[in-house]
Amino acid sequence: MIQIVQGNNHRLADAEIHVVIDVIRAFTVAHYAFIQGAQRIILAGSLEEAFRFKRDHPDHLLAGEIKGLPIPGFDLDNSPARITQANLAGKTLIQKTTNGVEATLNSLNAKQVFVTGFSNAATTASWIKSRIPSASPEPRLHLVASHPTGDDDLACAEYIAGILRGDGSPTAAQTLERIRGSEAAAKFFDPGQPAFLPEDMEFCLRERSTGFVMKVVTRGGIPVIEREEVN
Ligand SMILES: O=C(O)[C@H](CS(=O)(=O)O)OP(=O)(O)O
Ligand SMILES: [Mg+2]
Repeated sequence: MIQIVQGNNHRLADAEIHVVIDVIRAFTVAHYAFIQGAQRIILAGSLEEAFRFKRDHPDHLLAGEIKGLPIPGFDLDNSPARITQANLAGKTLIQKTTNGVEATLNSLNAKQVFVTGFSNAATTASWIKSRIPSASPEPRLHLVASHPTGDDDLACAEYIAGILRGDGSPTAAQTLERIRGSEAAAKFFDPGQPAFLPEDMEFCLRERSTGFVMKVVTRGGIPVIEREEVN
């Protein structure tokens, strides 16, 4: 059974698989951080926790946003375009964002937890589908669209559901149109809001086949995103 849930502050029934979706922009950023060589991404539930991790590990990089804007004292913001300019080889990031990170921290009660934006959605969906044995009873699977009201993550959740079901509906093109038209996307197309880079949308709207999924595991009580190779 596939169920789509919208929001970042939920309580989900236990499940086999949770996929938490944040297209604009947290898990597009995470995807590009791994492409840039990051080793892992710690998920922080509060600013205090993020700064405490950094104090204990000064070589880690703080990344995230509040209301979409950079956080004073952080090393990186929530821009995928800027992440592609950073050399993150072997680095650990500490991520704190409004929707994606928050939704993931409220979705840890599944046997397997994945995160994705649109850029890695097809890879993630195909990987999950390939690992569900056809003979086994259908697993309970929650797709969490982390933006509480906007259509970007919901469109991507429906796209993933279509791949999992095998009917391919909605298509990638239909999904991209909805993401472009979503509430979260509008500020990136508004010249009156120069803090939001239009290039970010190019990264959020582009599918990249990079041969890995992003899996959330708990290490020493700390939720961490790690890359898992699929090829
Ligand atoms: O910075 C972002 O893209 C968002 C905040 S907003 O919805 O764009 O204001 O945070 P995220 O957790 O990446 O959805
Ligand atoms: Mg978002």
